[in-house]
Amino acid sequence: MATIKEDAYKIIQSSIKRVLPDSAVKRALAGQTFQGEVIVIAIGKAAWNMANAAAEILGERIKEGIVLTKYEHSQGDIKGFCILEAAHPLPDENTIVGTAKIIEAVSNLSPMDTVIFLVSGGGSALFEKPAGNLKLDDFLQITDQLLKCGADIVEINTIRKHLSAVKGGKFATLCAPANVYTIALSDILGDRPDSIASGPTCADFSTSAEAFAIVEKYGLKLTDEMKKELCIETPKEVVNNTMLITGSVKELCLAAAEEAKHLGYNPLILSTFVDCEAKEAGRLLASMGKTIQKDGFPLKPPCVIICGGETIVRITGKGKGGRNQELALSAAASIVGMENIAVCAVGSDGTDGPTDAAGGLVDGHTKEILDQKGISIDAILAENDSNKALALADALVMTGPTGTNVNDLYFLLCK
Ligand SMILES: Nc1ncnc2c1ncn2[C@@H]1O[C@H](COP(=O)(O)OP(=O)(O)OP(=O)(O)O)[C@@H](O)[C@H]1O
Ligand SMILES: O=C(O)[C@H](O)CO
Repeated sequence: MATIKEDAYKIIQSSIKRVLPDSAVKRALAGQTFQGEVIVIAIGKAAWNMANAAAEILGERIKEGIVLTKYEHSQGDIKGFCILEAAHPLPDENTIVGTAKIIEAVSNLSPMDTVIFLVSGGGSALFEKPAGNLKLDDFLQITDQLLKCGADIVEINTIRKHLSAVKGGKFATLCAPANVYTIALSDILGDRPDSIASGPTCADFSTSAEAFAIVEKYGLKLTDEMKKELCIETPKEVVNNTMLITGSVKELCLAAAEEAKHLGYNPLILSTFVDCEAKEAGRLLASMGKTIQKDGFPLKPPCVIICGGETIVRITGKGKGGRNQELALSAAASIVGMENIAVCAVGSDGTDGPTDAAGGLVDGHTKEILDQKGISIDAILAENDSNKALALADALVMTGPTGTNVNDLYFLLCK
């Protein structure tokens, strides 16, 4: 009989496979007729897979294609495409060079032409032209503050959109007079289009006033030039874009539920909007495990409680980790000594924070293993060093880059 951790791995693998963007992109493009020239631009962590699917459907119809993705996230040549990679989550010089190449490809098009824009999460870091007189260094400085302060992604992207010359609908303006057909894979809770990769082709609903409120809320330090750019409103209307959202964390949770059922677990999807602190989410899942084992609420074992979302982490320490690894580690502390229970948290993109792990998978023995090695979970969490602890307890989930990005999956398995 498979162990509970083996079952957890099957759920991870099967659900991520089911949210690869390939077939959705093919469905979106099949049977479409485009007049004029067709330019395909793909940005984000799922860019390579989305572009490859578009190339299979459109073939020679594509005049020029560009993929701009994270380092090690492309999988080889695609006929007719230039494949570019850059840094994530902080941009680098290749971000700026790649974005300039994309802007050049969509310049001087006619009203008959179409830019097919394939966008996925991670795009905010990967696709950037600083607005006005801002420089890459300004972006490094503000992005670093935003990623550490505990702001959620909608707040982070509100700032980014105001400081960028390609975000918040401004890329659609650069494509004009051509038409833009945006196919988006959503890693935003609730699928708000103007937040997915900071909505380069969408009318932007965030305002300068909101941006300044976020600056104040988190005590962000801005230069005078940044303040000047934040005062300028983003486009509130974009007339040359049509948008289709092809996948989100909901599909990831549904796929996890289906695989769990297939393995004999009764599934319950609790929420696809988890946005609290990672540590809190871990403790909540662990507490549900105790109720299930003690009282059989809300389900009797064998069962799985599934959530999707994007938790937040306030970085106070100097360690290495990610939000999913923090969630799993905090759950490990609460389920110590329990049998037939596991808690898992993984990023569907395969990389959690600046680490090469997708997340963590812990059981009732994880904390005991760490205790024996003299490692305190509380101290590790205070230092944001979850990667080291989970590695020592053999509790890291390693998938490698997956080719998709629809946010994070959390589940509690009780046998
Ligand atoms: N040591 C750490 N421990 C816990 N979390 C961390 C640590 N260092 C960075 N993070 C978190 O990792 C996040 C960035 O990592 P990751 O690339 O997984 O984010 P992402 O949301 O998938 O990115 P995107 O939305 O652009 O696709 C930041 O939100 C940051 O708070
Ligand atoms: O790139 C980004 O902004 C995030 O992944 C949300 O889409």
